[in-house]
Amino acid sequence: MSEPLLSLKDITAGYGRAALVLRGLSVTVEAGQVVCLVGPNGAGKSTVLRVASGLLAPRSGSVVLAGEDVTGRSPQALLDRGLSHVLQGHSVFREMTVAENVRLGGYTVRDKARLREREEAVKELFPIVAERWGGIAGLLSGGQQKQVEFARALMLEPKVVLLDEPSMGLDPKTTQTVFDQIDLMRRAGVAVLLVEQNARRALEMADVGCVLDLGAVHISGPARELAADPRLGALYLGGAAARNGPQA
Ligand SMILES: Nc1ncnc2c1ncn2[C@@H]1O[C@H](COP(=O)(O)OP(=O)(O)OP(=O)(O)O)[C@@H](O)[C@H]1O
Repeated sequence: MSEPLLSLKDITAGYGRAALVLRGLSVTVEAGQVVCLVGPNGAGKSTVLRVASGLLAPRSGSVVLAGEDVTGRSPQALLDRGLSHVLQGHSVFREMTVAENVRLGGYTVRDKARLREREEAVKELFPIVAERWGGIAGLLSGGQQKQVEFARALMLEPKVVLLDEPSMGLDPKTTQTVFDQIDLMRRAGVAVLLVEQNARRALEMADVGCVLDLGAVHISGPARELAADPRLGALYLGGAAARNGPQA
């Protein structure tokens, strides 16, 4: 087993005075691995990504990125160290061109030749980005915009990419395209931590699956095995009550 590129250990986290959302959550992601977090609405999946990218500081526990303890560091500091977060929903600037959107992801690159090199690399990875390079981003379909977001996220050649519900609002065919792109990131050696509502489909593509419930990883294992695990259905259908069996 290789060293994890991202490791969250015993995380507790929450918002303001409200009850804790994460209670002792641990998850690791290695290079070239897709780890998929699934679980009911409100289980805390997006919160895990927010803690991992520095948007939300944990109350306790640690975040380790490529061997460095980065707990409590800012999102910018984590981005500089190779972690990129693609948020839920659409975050392209609709009035700007595809090229302008993608270049925003490389705004810290000072070396012009390096910037061109990265642009070419992401264009190769996402043909639709190359095809619509000079066009207005807002005229692209939802799935195409998602690929612009991916391209932007890969401009700094991150080691770790966090993807929050990338298939949201996409039809099955476009979802497959987006999942294929995630597979390409994996083949390029990126560590991907993915949150998906589309659980069974995502687990078929991922390497490791983690089911979140009550603020911690409730079940984890090889993703394909998890996809077939009846406990997954039970959790989605009835949460904690279903796990405890039918009530007398
Ligand atoms: N900014 C916030 N302020 C206060 N509470 C929040 C905030 N964001 C999320 N929460 C709460 O934290 C809990 C977990 O939310 P989170 O978005 O992490 O869940 P999720 O598993 O990603 O859900 P979904 O599948 O619906 O996207 C929820 O109870 C939610 O109401």
